Amino acid sequence: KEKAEITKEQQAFMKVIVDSYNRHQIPQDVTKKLLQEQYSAEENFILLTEMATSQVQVLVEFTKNIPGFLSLDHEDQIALLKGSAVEAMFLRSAQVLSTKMPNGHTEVLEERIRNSGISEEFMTPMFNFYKSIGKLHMVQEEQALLTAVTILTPDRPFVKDHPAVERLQEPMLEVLRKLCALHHPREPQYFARLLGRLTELRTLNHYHTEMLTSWRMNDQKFTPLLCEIWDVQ
Ligand SMILES: O=C(Nc1ccccc1F)[C@H](C1CCCCC1)n1c(-c2ccc(Cl)cc2)nc2cc(F)c(F)cc21
Repeated sequence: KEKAEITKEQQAFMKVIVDSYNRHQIPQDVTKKLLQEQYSAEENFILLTEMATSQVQVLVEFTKNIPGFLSLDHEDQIALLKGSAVEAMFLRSAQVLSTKMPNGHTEVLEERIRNSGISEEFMTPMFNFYKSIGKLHMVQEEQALLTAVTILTPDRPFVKDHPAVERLQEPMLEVLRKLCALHHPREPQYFARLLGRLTELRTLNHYHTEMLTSWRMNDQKFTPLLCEIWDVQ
């Protein structure tokens, strides 16, 4: 019994992460803009670089509030952020698309994204991921913790002190496991399915540089921060 209960300190721990997650989220203005009209490939690319740049900035703020993160080796902190920023963006995009919207809005949004300038070949893997996230009907706490678990992935490139990152990720996974049992009592495999999405997320990582360089326009411009994070230019 006690195994399933979320303890007082786990509640406090979770509250820090969920509050920080909610505070550091891009307002849904990207959906408002996309629902307004179909932009050109150039305009969409600029919107993407703006969204992605500000999302990295909020991701850094969110990560700084993860208990213990700032006591990690500084180079490992950078390696974790660099290694997870693209995944965090796709995870955030998936969560945005799976947000309950008025009738027909999600379909319009999907259409706008399909015609945004992304090469056809990336649509399927990207929307498959978005659909699989949508089907999970994650509650906010699960979204926040899943993002934190993604950031604290020990086996990112250039991370030196794996065990230190594992020590931070483990309590997150434990709270996430209990949350899943609490919010999805009739789906004992829910937690496992949730973690399985992180594997799918990594495959999107492979595509992301090509997705950007093959955007239906020539000479794409990136912000310095995105050049850092996106391995482009
Ligand atoms: O803004 C974006 N994502 C995003 C980034 C940071 C925080 C929040 C975000 F939603 C882009 C837009 C940009 C403008 C053109 C259309 C796609 N975006 C993607 C996306 C992201 C990256 C690549 Cl390489 C290809 C598509 N998938 C989306 C799904 C959605 F439901 C959504 F609302 C926007 C989405």
